Amino acid sequence: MTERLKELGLSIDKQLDNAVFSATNNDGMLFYWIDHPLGKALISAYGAHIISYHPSNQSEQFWLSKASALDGSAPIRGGVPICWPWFGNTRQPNHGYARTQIWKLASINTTEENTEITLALSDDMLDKAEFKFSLECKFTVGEELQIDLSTTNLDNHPIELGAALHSYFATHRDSAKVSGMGDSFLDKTDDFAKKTQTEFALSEETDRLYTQPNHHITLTHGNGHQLKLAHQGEDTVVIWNPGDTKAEGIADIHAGGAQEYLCVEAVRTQNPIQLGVKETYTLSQHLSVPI
Ligand SMILES: O=P(O)(O)OC[C@H]1O[C@@H](O)[C@H](O)[C@@H](O)[C@@H]1O
Repeated sequence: MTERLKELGLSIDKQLDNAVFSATNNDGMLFYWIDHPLGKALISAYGAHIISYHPSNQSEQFWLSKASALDGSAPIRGGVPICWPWFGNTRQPNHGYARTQIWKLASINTTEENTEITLALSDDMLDKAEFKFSLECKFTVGEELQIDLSTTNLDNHPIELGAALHSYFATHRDSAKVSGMGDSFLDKTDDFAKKTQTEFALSEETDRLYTQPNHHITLTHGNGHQLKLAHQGEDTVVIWNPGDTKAEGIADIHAGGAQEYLCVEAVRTQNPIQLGVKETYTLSQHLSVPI
């Protein structure tokens, strides 16, 4: 692990509990390193953004661009960006503002099975929020990984929002296969034309909103190993990779980087979340890596 911290220019500041350490880089950005016997993870306070996870003795599950900003000047390219309170570019900034805020540590709890670490964002941490809210992201790190993003409406009127866990999974893109998304999708590369396809391999630009997703999805790598995903609270699964030509124009994807990942995103966007006063909504993604 310490290799990974070194690569990213991080040094450990403090031990926070049995398995959790805080670390900073030269730009003063804060990270949480989870060193549980069953699983390892690295989470940035900027965006509550997990950038690394692997079960012990298994390989890294997330892709992180070598050209990604890690200084708070732009969203991190890789890991799991949190898109909130909207998904996509229906408003600006693209994918909302939660991924460019510094979240605060809310709680940590380590047991023999896992470490739960929760980061929080609230309206009083922003310059100007449209409504009063509490937003928490709980990461449960062990042999498996669970990410739970929970929004509570603290305002005195109903609110409406969207959200996504925009995960970048490390894989050899051109030999990866994804199954279980349902067969109906809107093709963003073709003006959101409605199309049907059950399973596919990837080589060129792919930007698809699967509108009737199964809650269980399998990413099969070229070597036959699998990553199992389970979603809750989503109404769409987005499969995204810019393809090589478009990636050349994306400054924070390193050369050849687009071939090393595939985004499989748990998204709530078709039917915005309607939250009554004091109500809570949770969007979740769960990863397991069968041996
Ligand atoms: O560059 P960003 O803002 O992180 O967005 C990346 C991609 O995110 C995906 O979810 C969208 O479907 C793509 O259209 C978009 O390009």
